[in-house]
Amino acid sequence: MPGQPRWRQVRQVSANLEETLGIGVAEALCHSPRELLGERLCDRLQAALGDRERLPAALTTRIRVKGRERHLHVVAYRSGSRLVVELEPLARPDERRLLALVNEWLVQVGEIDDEERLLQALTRMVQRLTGHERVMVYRFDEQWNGRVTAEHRLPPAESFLGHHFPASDIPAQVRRLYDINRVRSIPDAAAAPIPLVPATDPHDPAPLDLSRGALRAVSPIHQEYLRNMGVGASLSIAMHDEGRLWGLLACHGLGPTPLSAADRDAARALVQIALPRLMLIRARAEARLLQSIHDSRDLLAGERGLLLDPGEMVTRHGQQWLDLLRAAGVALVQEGHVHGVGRHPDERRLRAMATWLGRHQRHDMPWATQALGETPLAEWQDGDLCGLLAAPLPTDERRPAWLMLFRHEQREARRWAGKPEDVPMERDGRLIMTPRRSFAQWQEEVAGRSPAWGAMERRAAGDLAEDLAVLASGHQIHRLNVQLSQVNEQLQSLAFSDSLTGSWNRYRMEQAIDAALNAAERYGHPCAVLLFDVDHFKQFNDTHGHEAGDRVLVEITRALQTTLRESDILGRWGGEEFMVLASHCDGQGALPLAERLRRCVEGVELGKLGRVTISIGVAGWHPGDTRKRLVARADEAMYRAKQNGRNRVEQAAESAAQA
Ligand SMILES: Nc1nc2c(ncn2[C@@H]2O[C@H](COP(=O)(O)OP(=O)(O)OP(=O)(O)O)[C@@H](O)[C@H]2O)c(=O)[nH]1
Repeated sequence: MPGQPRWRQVRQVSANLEETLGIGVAEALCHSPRELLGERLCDRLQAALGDRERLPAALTTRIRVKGRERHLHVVAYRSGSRLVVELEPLARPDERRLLALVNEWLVQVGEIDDEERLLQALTRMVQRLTGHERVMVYRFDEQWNGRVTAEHRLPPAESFLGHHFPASDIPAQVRRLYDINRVRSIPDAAAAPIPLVPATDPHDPAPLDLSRGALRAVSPIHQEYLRNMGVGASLSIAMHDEGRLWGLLACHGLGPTPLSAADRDAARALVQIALPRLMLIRARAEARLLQSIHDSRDLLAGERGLLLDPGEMVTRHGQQWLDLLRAAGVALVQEGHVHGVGRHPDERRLRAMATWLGRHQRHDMPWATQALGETPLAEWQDGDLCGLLAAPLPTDERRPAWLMLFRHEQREARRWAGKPEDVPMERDGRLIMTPRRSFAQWQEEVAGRSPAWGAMERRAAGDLAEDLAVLASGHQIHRLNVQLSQVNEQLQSLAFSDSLTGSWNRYRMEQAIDAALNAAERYGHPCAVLLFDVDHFKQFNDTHGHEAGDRVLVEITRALQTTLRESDILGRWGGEEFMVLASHCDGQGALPLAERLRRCVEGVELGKLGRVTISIGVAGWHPGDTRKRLVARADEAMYRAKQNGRNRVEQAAESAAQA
């Protein structure tokens, strides 16, 4: 055909062509495709294929074979420079039945909210459709070992539910095939292969790649594998999650199980309908976990203002994190301090683990293991706590802190579908593949492993650690502030207090008098100063010694402090001279206070030293007073008290106000 060189010549046909087309092999090879298949079918196929390089085109047609009308399922796909056309006899499909089944499934799927139930229902539905004795969902783990997670079967097929299959059962090249062609149907595993005639394309010696098609023989290895498993027919449909193969829907027939192309397509449709629902169920479960983690993080953020230390945060919220992340214990190791909740190793081990993690692991992402015993941290494993998820707190690079979550061991009796004994064998110096012979159930005890940490759980732990780091830095700033203000307070008290008696010093008293005078001028609040001096103190010192004199000053200060109101301030004015600044009272009003002070000192018992007395001068504020004037009046009054016999109170004369 002009412009369509690939449709010009029939190069190879399958040896059983006559059964389908009623034309012998030799005759077929003499015809062009258009002569062999008819103009109409070729036009339709060509239109269906269009420019598609990879995808097969499929359609159904009717042809007359030896006078009888026959339905055919026709698939065409490109394979290198050639075009492959598959012709499959099609028993009149019971379209109503298939449609009803697919519809029923569509309704059912929408009502299922649980992964296990969905997969279980899928196996039941496919079994109803195809009639295979055993329909399973087979799921890959990270090492490509498979496990049967759902199954529906008819006796006498034995159950494979929960069985593990070694990765070598579905090797990489087979898994790649599932990316090219999602469905693999083997209606009769024991059927002899039907050869192509001629065996090689005379114009192109490269082997013909039939990967995209449905009609192809089973490799002898796979044939033997199926036979060893007691399987007479199989149908496998790939299940992908965002382009990655995560499992298979696998159907086993105990004997040959013919399956029409329509049933095959319907089975694929059932799987395709289930997949988005499955992903939705999973996404919802992950979203629920994330939401709970976010709620917990919000809670933490809300408590930032409390300036709690991260250790306290762990104590307050740890139990909640354990529930969310299905862990037995949590511990925060920070600057050598350990705070934990639940079951976790002791402090020594935790510190050792944190040191190892700090030295050998990245500080920007969580590190996790199911089996501590298989890691360099083995020596610090505590009992059956073999699962560790450790998230670094992005704080100090040199001394990273770690949030560690622990899980208990989960012992598992792993049932293998036979012993995974078939490692690749060498024959004549070449690696060859051999099918497994043993499918007798074989049990392996899996110990020293905890349930795996999911990607979402790792992320959640990382988020929590980040929040704790923010809290830690906030808390550290707060702690530094507290320390600074303590130092400031100490400095202030050093600057403002008298080192012997602890009362305010003269500098502080002068400030206080100035403030009181300001308040008096501005608001009319009166104030008064009481200046007093220990009587005959020189003599006391001379008699008992200077140290005893010091003790007396301390004792009378202590005694006076207890008799003063909070608003009255006692300070040392100098030497053995003291002052009380009384707020909110005038000179007259301060007299009873002065008398109380005098009696107080007089009453202080000094043991062998006897007693001492004081003479007090009282001066009240007058409008326009300066500190100097006020104190001078008090001093003058005190002088009079001395003059008038000591151990007494004198009030300043009015005239002194003008001094
Ligand atoms: N132990 C001790 N004595 C002090 C201190 N400050 C001042 N003095 C003594 O207090 C005495 C004050 O003596 P004077 O000013 O002569 O007065 P006085 O002996 O108290 O007699 P009158 O004030 O007139 O009753 C001196 O001997 C000072 O050395 C102090 O901090 N400790």
